[in-house]
Amino acid sequence: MKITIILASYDSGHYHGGMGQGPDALIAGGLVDALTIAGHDVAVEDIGRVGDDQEREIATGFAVCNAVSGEVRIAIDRGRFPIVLAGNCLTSAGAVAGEGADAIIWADQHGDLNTPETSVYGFLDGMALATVLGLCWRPMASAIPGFQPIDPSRCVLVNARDLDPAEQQLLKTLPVIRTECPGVAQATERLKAAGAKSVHMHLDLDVHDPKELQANRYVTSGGPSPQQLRDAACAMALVVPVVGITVSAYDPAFDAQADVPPLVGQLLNDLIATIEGR
Ligand SMILES: NC(=[NH2+])NCCC[C@H](N)C(=O)O
Repeated sequence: MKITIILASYDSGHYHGGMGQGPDALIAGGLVDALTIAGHDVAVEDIGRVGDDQEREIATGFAVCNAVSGEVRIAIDRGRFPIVLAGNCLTSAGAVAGEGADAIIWADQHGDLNTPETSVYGFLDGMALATVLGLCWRPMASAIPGFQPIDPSRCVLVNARDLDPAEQQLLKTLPVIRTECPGVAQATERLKAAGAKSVHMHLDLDVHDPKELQANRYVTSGGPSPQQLRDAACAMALVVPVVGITVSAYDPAFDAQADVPPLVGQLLNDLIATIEGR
């Protein structure tokens, strides 16, 4: 398959810091080789530095989304499959916009369903899925080229287990489909029944069981092993059409042995083989 890997090496006001180091570390860890050896034609694009500094963190977060949307659109127009490597989860709002996706699979230990009204720390990434679903930051999100909010009934939340009280409340009122990795078959059927035609797959690496893979500073017990996530992601991609992928939230400072890049390579190779084989 022709693939474009899009690097968005940004984390909450900093380029190439914290989880903003993840994309570089995945590339340095051999991700392009892993995909190339599997027979794929891989191009890499870097959105570089858009927006500027920490004081304008919210504006920069959305500027990153605008740039990612543009790169994703270009990749798709060239007949290439977009894979976004991102520090922040909000970046998926840009990917969704560029793809024109009408559904989302969100695998994450968090819900990312806070809004500026409910967020305890004002952490933008904790509002990422809420933004994608059109529940907050609407003027900013609407300015991302191609952005259309995704209907919550076409959202599958996988293995979210660290939920703030306001997120738990919100989830009681939304038709979001919740599942754990072993239950994805049923959840995917529901997504299909909800009319999902083009699905973005958001994989926050902290969804994993931290005993098996620690992606960043967030550690909440439970969650899938890398193989369980791989199997679940492929099982979903077999049933609904996946049009793009984000891999986010890898902070190599928590991965002393550099165990994560080869696992991401395996995950993406299996997923792409599934998407190609559909
Ligand atoms: N994408 C993430 N890292 N999300 C973490 C969110 C943590 C917490 N629920 C918050 O909203 O602040």
